[in-house]
Amino acid sequence: MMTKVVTAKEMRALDHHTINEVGIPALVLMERAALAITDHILALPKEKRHQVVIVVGNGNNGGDGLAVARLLHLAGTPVKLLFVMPPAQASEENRVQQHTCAYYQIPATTDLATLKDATLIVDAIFGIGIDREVTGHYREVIEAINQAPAPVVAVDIPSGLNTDTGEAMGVAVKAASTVTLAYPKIGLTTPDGEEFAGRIVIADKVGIYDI
Ligand SMILES: NC(=O)C1=CN([C@@H]2O[C@H](COP(=O)(O)OP(=O)(O)OC[C@H]3O[C@@H](n4cnc5c(N)ncnc54)[C@H](O)[C@@H]3O)[C@@H](O)[C@H]2O)[C@@H](O)CC1
Ligand SMILES: [K+]
Repeated sequence: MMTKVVTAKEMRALDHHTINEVGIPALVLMERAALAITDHILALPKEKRHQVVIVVGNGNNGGDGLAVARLLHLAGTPVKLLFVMPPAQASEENRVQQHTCAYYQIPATTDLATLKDATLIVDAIFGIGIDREVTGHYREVIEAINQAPAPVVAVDIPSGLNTDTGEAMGVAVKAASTVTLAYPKIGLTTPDGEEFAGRIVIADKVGIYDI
C-alpha cells in the first residue's frame, strides 16, 4: 500500500479537524508525537545519548522538542535545551512544555557553543509552520547545527525545508534521521528533501485521522 503524503495545508487541516471536531487537545497530539520521537532516540546507540541538545523554536515544533526533553530527562538521558530566541512569545502549547521543563530543572541556554558538546542534536526549530526564508539568527543557528559534529534527529521535517517542495528556504538542517508526524510531508519525498531528511521514520500514531 502506498503511504499517503501530505502538503503543509493538508496537514494543518487534519490537525485542525482532530483538535476542533474530534476534540483531541493539541497537547495530547504533542505528547504522542514526543513519545514516538523519544522512542526513536532511545533506540539509538548509547554513545549517541551521552549529551542530547534539543534546539527549540517558538512554535509547536519547539513544543514537541520540549516534550521530548522532559521524556528523555525522565528516562535518565542527559539533555540540554538550546533556545533559538529568548523563550518568550511562544505558542500556548510551547509555554506549557517550557513550564514542565523548568519544573524538572532541565538546563537551558541560548549559547550556540553548547552544540559542540552534543553527542546528538534534536532539531525542533520549524516544522510545517515555516512560511518564509530563513534569515538572521535563525540562519546562524541552522548553520551552527550543520557544522556541529553530532548527528541530528529532525522533528517532523528538517528546519528550513519547504514542506511542499523539499527545497531549503535559504538554509536547512541536514539531518541523519527525521521523525515525521502522522504522515510524511510531500517535500520529504523529493530528491532535495530526501537529502536533508536522512532516514525517514513515520510516527503514525500521532493523531486519529478519520478524514
Ligand atoms: N497542530 C498540531 O496538532 C500538532 C502539531 N505538531 C507540531 O507543530 C508543528 C507546527 O507548529 P506551528 O504551526 O506552531 O509552527 P512551527 O513550529 O513549524 O513554526 C514556528 C513559528 O515560526 C514562525 N516562522 C515561520 N518561518 C519562519 C522563518 N523563516 N523565520 C522565523 N520565524 C518563522 C512562524 O510564524 C511559526 O509560527 C508541526 O510541524 C509539528 O511539529 C505536533 O505537536 C503534533 C500536533
Ligand atoms: K524541525
